[in-house]
Amino acid sequence: MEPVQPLTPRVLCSVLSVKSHSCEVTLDSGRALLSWKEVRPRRGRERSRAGACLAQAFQRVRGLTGTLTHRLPSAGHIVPVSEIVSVGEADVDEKYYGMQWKHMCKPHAFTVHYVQRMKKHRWRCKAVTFWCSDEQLYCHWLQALNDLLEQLACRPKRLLVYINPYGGKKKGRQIYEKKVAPLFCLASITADVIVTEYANHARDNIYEVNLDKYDGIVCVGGDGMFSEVLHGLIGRIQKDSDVDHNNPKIPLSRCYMRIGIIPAGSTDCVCFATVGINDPVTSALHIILGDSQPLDVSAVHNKKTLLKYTVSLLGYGFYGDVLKGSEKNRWLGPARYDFSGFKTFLSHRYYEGTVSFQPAKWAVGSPRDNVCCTAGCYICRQSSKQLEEQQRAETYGLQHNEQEENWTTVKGKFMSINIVVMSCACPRSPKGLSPAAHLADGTADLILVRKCSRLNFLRHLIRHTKSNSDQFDFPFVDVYRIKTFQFTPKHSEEDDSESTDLGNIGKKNFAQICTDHPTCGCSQLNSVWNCDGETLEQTAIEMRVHCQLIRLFARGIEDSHKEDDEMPSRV
Ligand SMILES: Nc1ncnc2c1ncn2[C@@H]1O[C@H](COP(=O)(O)OP(=O)(O)OP(=O)(O)O)[C@@H](O)[C@H]1O
Ligand SMILES: CCCCCCCCCCCCC/C=C/[C@@H](O)[C@H](CO)NC(C)=O
Ligand SMILES: [Ca+2]
Repeated sequence: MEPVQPLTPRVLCSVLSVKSHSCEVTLDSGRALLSWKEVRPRRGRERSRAGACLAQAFQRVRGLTGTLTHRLPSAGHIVPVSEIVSVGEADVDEKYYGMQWKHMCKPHAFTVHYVQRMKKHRWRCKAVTFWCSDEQLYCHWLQALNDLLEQLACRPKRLLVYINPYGGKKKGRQIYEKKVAPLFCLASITADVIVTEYANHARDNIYEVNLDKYDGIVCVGGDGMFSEVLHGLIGRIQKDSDVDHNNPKIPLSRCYMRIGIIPAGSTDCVCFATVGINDPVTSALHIILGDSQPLDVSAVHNKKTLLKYTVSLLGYGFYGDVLKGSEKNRWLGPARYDFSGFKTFLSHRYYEGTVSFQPAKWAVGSPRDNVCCTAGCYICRQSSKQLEEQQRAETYGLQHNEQEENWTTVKGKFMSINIVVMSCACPRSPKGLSPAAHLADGTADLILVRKCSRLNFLRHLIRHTKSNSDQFDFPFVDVYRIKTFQFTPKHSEEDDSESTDLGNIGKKNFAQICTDHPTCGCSQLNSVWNCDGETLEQTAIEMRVHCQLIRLFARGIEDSHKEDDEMPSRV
């Protein structure tokens, strides 16, 4: 083996072996890049015979996550240090190294585990083992790599993990133990794990635990489980900082502790829309690398009482009814939404009410500009900056306080009213309910689908479950980028309870036959709100977006240029 060549004090370069190949391996500390490239690649028979023999022996040497699978193209590899999961001493099995290394004493080897991008935003943990005969050189490499990893302050070391054993296909516990825990262990992350015993266990627990002990909270489950953790964390932070969250106008305290989502639910919309895929290993790797994605949160109030926070869908009409119907069929697992979706579609109900909202005037983008939110999103950065400036100007009296101004009101009959803080992309709707909505711009998109024929509604629905057509391009659909929203149903809750008191109508909100629409059998005056997969008791609500209130272990959707089966990081 050649000795270390100190090109500059910040670049380490040696010829090390990878499988049977001699490689020039470079660690550029300044640019934080590790690269390796085969030197003098052999050709033809010579390569294949010798290579096959050595490769076989090397493949028996096990890394921490299994047999070594890394291919060695002559083009070489480059891995940012920030995407290295861990570096450790490789297990050198004397029985197998003898053949390749017979001309020298016991070899030394270290394995680098790193992130490799696959297609459709999926990440995998790959391993490559570097061999050398010189112990000092080996120690030097190990030390240099680990020193660089130590400097990555954003990486979590201690996590609090909540597992919902009943979410989705009820595989949360298995997913965590088999796919996630081994990766956390590889990355030297310690985790305190709580398997929830009842709904809201995680939420309540977050109010009690000493959060200072942790660098983040992880939830294993679906959107409902995430919502629990979200409520626990936001609630706890407001309590600790003495903020009255029941006041709909008060600015909330931001939560800097990140939340990680290991998808194990039915829709997994929050995970999908912030990572690009609902894959537990990919999410675990984003947590390990210490990614951080700010996220807008909307607070939903009724008469000065906080009802819920929402980060994905606040939906009335179609999605409210889908949720309500699906709850009766929880036993169907994720298929409950399709079943209920189909039934809800057949019932073809619409609901009357008044929608009021304030447009987000500072926002840089618009819901129909086709500019999707991506990792490091420019629109999110610009919009949040402009919002901050506007708020500062209002605070110092330089600008008129807009809180009570510029309301737009729409009164009518709606098939569906959807307010989304993010795109709401999920496997069932790959681009989401509003494909150009942004994760952290301080706005929500309001989608109003007015009363229309069954066929037209079907066309709209089909478009939003397909990835390449504009679901807003209908005369009965309007979409707005907003900051606040209010809804008053035509038949208010008070009216309903009066009717109920009269004793002649029956259940609240299911009062009389719809006079406008007698043939549809529509017997429901009000729908319910679907708030991130939970139904709300009240129909009269107000909502306000809080810009970047929380942070996730995610980075937004990366631009994917290649759709290969595997996308190795080649030089
Ligand atoms: N141990 C438990 N027993 C019963 N319910 C629980 C338990 N732990 C959590 N929950 C509740 O289960 C509900 C649903 O869970 P989760 O979101 O994980 O799955 P899902 O509803 O199938 O998926 P999605 O929300 O993505 O559609 C959540 O609202 C959560 O509060
Ligand atoms: C004609 C049949 C139409 C079937 C429609 C099926 C459902 C499509 C799912 C798209 C929903 C995206 C928004 C996500 C909302 C989540 O917050 C919530 C909780 O997980 N999920 C649902 C389905 O309400
Ligand atoms: Ca937003």
